[in-house]
Amino acid sequence: MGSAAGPLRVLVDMDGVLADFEGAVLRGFLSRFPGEPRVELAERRGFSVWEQYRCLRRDLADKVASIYESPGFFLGLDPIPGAIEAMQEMILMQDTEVFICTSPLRKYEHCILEKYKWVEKHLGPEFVERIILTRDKTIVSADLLFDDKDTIRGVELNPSWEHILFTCCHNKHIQLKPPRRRLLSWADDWRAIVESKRRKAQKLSAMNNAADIRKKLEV
Ligand SMILES: Nc1ccn([C@H]2C[C@H](O)[C@@H](COP(=O)(O)O)O2)c(=O)n1
Ligand SMILES: [Mg+2]
Repeated sequence: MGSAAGPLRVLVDMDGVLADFEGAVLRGFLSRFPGEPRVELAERRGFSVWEQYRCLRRDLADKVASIYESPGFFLGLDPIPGAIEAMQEMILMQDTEVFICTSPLRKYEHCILEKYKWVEKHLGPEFVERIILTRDKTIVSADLLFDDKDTIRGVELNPSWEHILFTCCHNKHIQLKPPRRRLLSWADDWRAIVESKRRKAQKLSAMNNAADIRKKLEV
């Protein structure tokens, strides 16, 4: 939307927002390494599951990575409750553009293809057209980004989107400084966030138009 009035553009992250990455990592770890210490979801802290397992015991980092780097891992993720319904509703909203914005693993062999297949399986081909794969979300232009990563950094220091932190086991303890906002789950009021952003963008656009007119009249 930006300064010119137009559709509201919403980016929705995949892992931790649409697809249950964390639940599948823990289940996979338990079944492949039953005797090893593990991090329960209630004990997860920080975005990187690799880092937390490494702190638990150095060699566990590679073991946990072997779970999410395995073929079939990303395709087998369960949808986060309410995510599919929310996306189907959001894409039908007037003056709203919805995209899935997700970062592939550095070891991308299975991850990329399986992310596409997951979207086709759970959301259908219409959403496959709307996948944005990037390691840097800051350069993608939009009004809103729903994402479970607490800090999103990249080459653009002032991304155009407002980051709405989607609550996940690894971020629920983080106290956000105002004006940052959270979405607790898809049962929370995501529609109110979308509509409040739309009103703000419309107001900004009207103010910019008025300033343009004033400038023209001054000349
Ligand atoms: N807690 C997490 C969640 C995701 N990842 C990995 C898995 C994906 O390749 C990538 C997804 O990032 P996103 O687009 O959801 O920001 O990061 C992880 O390591 N730990
Ligand atoms: Mg995520």
